[in-house]
Amino acid sequence: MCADCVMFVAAIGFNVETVQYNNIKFQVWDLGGQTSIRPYWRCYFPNTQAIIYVVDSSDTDRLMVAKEEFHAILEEDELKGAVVLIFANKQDLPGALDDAAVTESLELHKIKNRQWAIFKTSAIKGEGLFEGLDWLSNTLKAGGG
Ligand SMILES: Nc1nc2c(ncn2[C@@H]2O[C@H](COP(=O)(O)OP(=O)(O)OP(=O)(O)O)[C@@H](O)[C@H]2O)c(=O)[nH]1
Repeated sequence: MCADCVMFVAAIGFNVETVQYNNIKFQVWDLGGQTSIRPYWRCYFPNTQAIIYVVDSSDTDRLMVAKEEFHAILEEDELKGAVVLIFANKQDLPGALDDAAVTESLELHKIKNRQWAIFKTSAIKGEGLFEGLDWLSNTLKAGGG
């Protein structure tokens, strides 16, 4: 780990939780999305089997930024083998883009050589989350990631 990462992880770090689902024990890091902490995402790239990318489907302006950041991390060598689950979140809000529109906005069709899926979710209502985690656990069990 580089010196900056050692300092960041020791001083601030991101929240980590262990979640057991479908006989798989997930160790999940919640990497905050603020601009100032995005450079530290890379501290968590090694040994990552899956990325869960959560976007606010109602915030069309920030979806542009989300697209850029998303494709930048997919370029990372250390994340080459990781499968990707996208949550098009905040579906409960008026004007939220559906999964097809978020797929367009994030240009998901550009993803190559990687298993990925997108699900509409509302974290607040608890909708769509298990469908996404089912896909993820099945994909990992089948050898993805
Ligand atoms: N309406 C609605 N609000 C949501 C949903 N999911 C999260 N929120 C709200 O969005 C705000 C941000 O949620 P966070 O969970 O802090 O988002 P985050 O992406 O972890 O934030 P950072 O880590 O700072 O990037 C909070 O006020 C949440 O209650 C959802 O599905 N629907």
